[in-house]
Amino acid sequence: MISPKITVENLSIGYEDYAVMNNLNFEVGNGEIFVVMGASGCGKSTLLRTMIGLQDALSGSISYGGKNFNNAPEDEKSEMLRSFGVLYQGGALWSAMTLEENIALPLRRFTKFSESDIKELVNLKLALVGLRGFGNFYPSEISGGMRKRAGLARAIALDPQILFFDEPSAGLDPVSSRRLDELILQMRDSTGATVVIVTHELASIFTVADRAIYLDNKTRTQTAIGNPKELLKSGNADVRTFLNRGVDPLSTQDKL
Ligand SMILES: Nc1ncnc2c1ncn2[C@@H]1O[C@H](COP(=O)(O)OP(=O)(O)OP(=O)(O)O)[C@@H](O)[C@H]1O
Repeated sequence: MISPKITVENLSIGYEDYAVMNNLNFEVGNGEIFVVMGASGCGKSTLLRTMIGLQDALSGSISYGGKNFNNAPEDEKSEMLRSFGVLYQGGALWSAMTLEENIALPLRRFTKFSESDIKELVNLKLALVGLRGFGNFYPSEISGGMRKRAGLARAIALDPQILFFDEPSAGLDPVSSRRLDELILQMRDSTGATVVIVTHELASIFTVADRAIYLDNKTRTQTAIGNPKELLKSGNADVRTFLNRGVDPLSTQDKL
């Protein structure tokens, strides 16, 4: 049994009167890597934004460590937000700041650490993502894969308990993408953080996910949840087809 760090109950997400997904129910255990997957436009990013408080749920609840998040008073919500690290799609680094300044930003804003402690922590985080010695570079001076890793260094600056990734492989070549996957696994193993990743990159899903949830855009709800390798064998036809690049591995026709 997983001990639930995140509990989502009867959640509907969307925009004003338009529900993108309904009746979402799942738990993410402590230290688990949980992937949100599904076709383009099914609502993966909307779910992520709702889980980190960037948009309101239409109904239902999201709890972290047993504490309700989406209906919590603002001060409690901010407290919970401090235990999250988020890596947005583009890395979202400030272009006019060096990597060092970017990573120091949350430390300066949320801690009272001295400048020398901040410098030491920044160097540690840069080393963790394989960017030792790049602190004085600007985002425009490094590759896309390096920018993602720098974004990750900033996301882990405050030692978050939960890490959220929005399409981490987007725009990366296969080698950089694989390297980032390895880094995500390494990060989870060394920090014990719980990780939620939104992606439709199959290679990443099979490499990193302990479990994955499939958001189905026809029925507008989740239709499968489990380990991706098991879902490929015994999930419903839609999730098997999704996980096998559009061909159901179990259909008789495709076996001929
Ligand atoms: N600001 C918005 N206002 C209204 N509808 C929106 C808004 N943003 C997204 N949508 C709609 O919500 C649905 C879900 O979008 P979302 O970006 O969450 O999907 P996704 O699964 O993350 O897609 P992708 O894999 O292409 O990034 C889509 O139909 C989209 O058109």
